[in-house]
Amino acid sequence: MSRAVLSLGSNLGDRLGHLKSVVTGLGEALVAVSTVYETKPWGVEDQPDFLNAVCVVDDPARDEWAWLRAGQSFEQAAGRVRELRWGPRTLDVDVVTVDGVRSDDPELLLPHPGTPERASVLIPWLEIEPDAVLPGHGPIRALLSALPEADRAGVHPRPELRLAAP
Ligand SMILES: Nc1ncnc2c1ncn2[C@@H]1O[C@H](COP(=O)(O)OP(=O)(O)OP(=O)(O)O)[C@@H](O)[C@H]1O
Ligand SMILES: Nc1nc2c(c(=O)[nH]1)N=C(CO)CN2
Repeated sequence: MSRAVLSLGSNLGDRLGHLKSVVTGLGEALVAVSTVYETKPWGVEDQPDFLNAVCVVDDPARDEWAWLRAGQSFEQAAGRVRELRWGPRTLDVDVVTVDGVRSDDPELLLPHPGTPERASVLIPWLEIEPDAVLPGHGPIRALLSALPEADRAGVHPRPELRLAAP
């Protein structure tokens, strides 16, 4: 079994449509998807707000590299052009965790190293897996509590933006 957590982000073009393309493309592998959140940009702050969501996926046939490739193919289909690090993009799919796998390969760092600092990942993930633990870092609930209030305040649920049928 290979159960992964994927984070999705978009701040260019049809933001909701780009996130939907992932949820649709995951098909049977999709176990859970969070609400869509509108989030203030971190990293490079002078760029449009993001839509972010987190998915839990499960597919016994896919290992961590297959999840990375799947994410990259969704990004390419959304016309993503690689430019500035942490800059605007039509679609970003990060592999947050895959089971308990740890990897220090720069092509696939697991768990994704940005996760503990990103309220835009932790808040949607906590919504669908309240007891989740980030391997090597502990419960995500505690990671979120440790973030500055200003970071959490930049993440707004947008339940009217639906990714999956209720
Ligand atoms: N866990 C991971 N998920 C997705 N990509 C990863 C992961 N670990 C390493 N990478 C590598 O990161 C590169 C893509 O980086 P990208 O341009 O998406 O970075 P970014 O989104 O600007 O920054 P960040 O990765 O901090 O969110 C790819 O070459 C990919 O192989
Ligand atoms: N709020 C938010 N900010 C970001 C995001 C993102 O998905 N959400 N992705 C980035 C690209 O790495 C840079 N900044």
